[in-house]
Amino acid sequence: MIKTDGLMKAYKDVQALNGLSFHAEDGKITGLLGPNGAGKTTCLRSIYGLIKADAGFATVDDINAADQPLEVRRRIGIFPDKFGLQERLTAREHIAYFAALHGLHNDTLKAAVERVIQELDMADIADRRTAGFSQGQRMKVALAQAIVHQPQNLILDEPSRGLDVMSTRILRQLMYRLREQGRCILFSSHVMQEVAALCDHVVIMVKGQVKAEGTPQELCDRTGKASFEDAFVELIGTEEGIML
Ligand SMILES: Nc1ncnc2c1ncn2[C@@H]1O[C@H](COP(=O)(O)OP(=O)(O)OP(=O)(O)O)[C@@H](O)[C@H]1O
Repeated sequence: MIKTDGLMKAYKDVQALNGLSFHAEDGKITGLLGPNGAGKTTCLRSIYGLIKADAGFATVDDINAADQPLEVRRRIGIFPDKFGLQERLTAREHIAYFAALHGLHNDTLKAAVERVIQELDMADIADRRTAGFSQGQRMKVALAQAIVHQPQNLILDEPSRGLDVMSTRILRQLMYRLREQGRCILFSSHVMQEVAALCDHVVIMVKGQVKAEGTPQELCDRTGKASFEDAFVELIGTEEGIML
């Protein structure tokens, strides 16, 4: 469970977060949707403890992210927007490195790495150096690194940006599987179709605040619009900064 309560963050004279409060529950896929510059990345970084909010707080499984960043990181998997891989290391070595960062070692580490290799169906590439990996293979390594410690919460910042259809499908299947396991999945996007298709709960952000939230259907009903895209445009009041 991830919660933000009154998060505020300014970069000099830009107010990126302006009292942001929402919940992302276990067993649900929650989408943070907003136009460019709405504050989505700043919000996710505050939850992960990479950014210190000026006021307000974020909690992960009821643990304050600013007070106990290490404990919070153990409970979160981060799927990065860029898959920075060391080309000389194998996929297995990459995953093992992240497992070690999360405090796993010896047999527990080996078992965790093997489990995630099986889960993501990557046995055929596990012992290859990552130099020359395709985009889909690189994505699997990044996903494996994010979930090797079996975090209760998964955070993804614009996960499907730049991914091809096959990689996007693998990613979605994993998100559904984690939801079935009762985990909390929070991802940011400004791609409406993706959010409407994937999310149980949508938080629409504008200028660092929650403008509206609910299921895609609830947001359509509330605005009297048949399509989620029309509902979104109605709710944020402009089409600027939106990707269809
Ligand atoms: N390091 C920084 N220094 C100065 N301004 C920043 C910094 N990071 C973000 N901002 C500003 O804060 C605001 C929110 O940015 P943020 O990246 O959180 O939004 P976003 O919703 O993730 O945007 P996008 O969809 O374009 O990725 C923007 O106006 C941005 O220019």
